[in-house]
Amino acid sequence: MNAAGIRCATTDDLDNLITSNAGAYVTKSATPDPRVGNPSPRMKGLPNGSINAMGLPNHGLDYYLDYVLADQKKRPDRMNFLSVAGITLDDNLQMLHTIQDSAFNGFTELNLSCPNVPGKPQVGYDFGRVQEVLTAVFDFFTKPLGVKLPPYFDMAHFDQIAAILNRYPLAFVNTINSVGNGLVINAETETAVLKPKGGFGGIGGASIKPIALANVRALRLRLNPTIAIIGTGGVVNGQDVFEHLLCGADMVQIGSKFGFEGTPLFDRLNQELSAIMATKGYTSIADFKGKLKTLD
Ligand SMILES: O=C(O)c1[nH]c(=O)[nH]c(=O)c1I
Repeated sequence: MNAAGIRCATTDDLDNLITSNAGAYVTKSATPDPRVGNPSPRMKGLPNGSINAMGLPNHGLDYYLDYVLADQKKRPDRMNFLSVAGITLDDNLQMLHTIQDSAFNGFTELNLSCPNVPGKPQVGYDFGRVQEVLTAVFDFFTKPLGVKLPPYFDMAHFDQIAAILNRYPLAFVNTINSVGNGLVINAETETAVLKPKGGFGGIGGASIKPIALANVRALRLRLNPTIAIIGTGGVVNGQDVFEHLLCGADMVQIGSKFGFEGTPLFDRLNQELSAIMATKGYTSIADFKGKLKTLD
């Protein structure tokens, strides 16, 4: 499926996704009201990925909630995901109350890892805050909900975030979001390529795959088996999908590469993954999911 933010901000984008061979889709992270986001240039393609400082531009929760409600009527058998990224805890709670009180029966993805709202630190890097948010959310929210996490880079942090997440009835954890606040420079003009935030932005694409795989694996080894894992980050071909599944992902999302290739990507990845499975003699994902071997 797509990763939140990529070709999923408008009804046309979403229509494209539901008529594609993607297994599911997620909507652009929403705030209660529409947001313009940061000034352009705010996203750039790179030789092996992308950098973005979009700043959470979106049409507001109602726009996306209306879409998924209409979709679930048309296609009751299909999965869909609604992403929310409130700037404040109150915004998140307000949106989740709206979702809770609505007829929506899909998955809600609570984005705790937007790196590009100036002045707003990523919740996912403040463990106390994560606990505060999830305690408040699960005080009333009973529909299937997961969290979108930033990448962690320290074994103690894997332990700490997993210990927190295991206390809540999460349907899934989506790991990872872009690697926050990278910097891409144009050496010829001696200028940062993005306008917002002095050029700092989230990095996506092939270069972040080792970080994404590590986070999928580390959380799979630590999270309750009742919590599914969506693996996101660095997927450009079927082998990358295979690697995410091997590390324990139950579902895989594609961001940067989907941005460049569009929906034919899903057909290509399915074909490439099927070919790898056939070569290895696997007839189902269960044959290898989470079965990464180590040398010890
Ligand atoms: O700048 C964005 O809109 C953005 N960009 C990202 O790379 N991840 C996010 O979660 C978000 I909300």
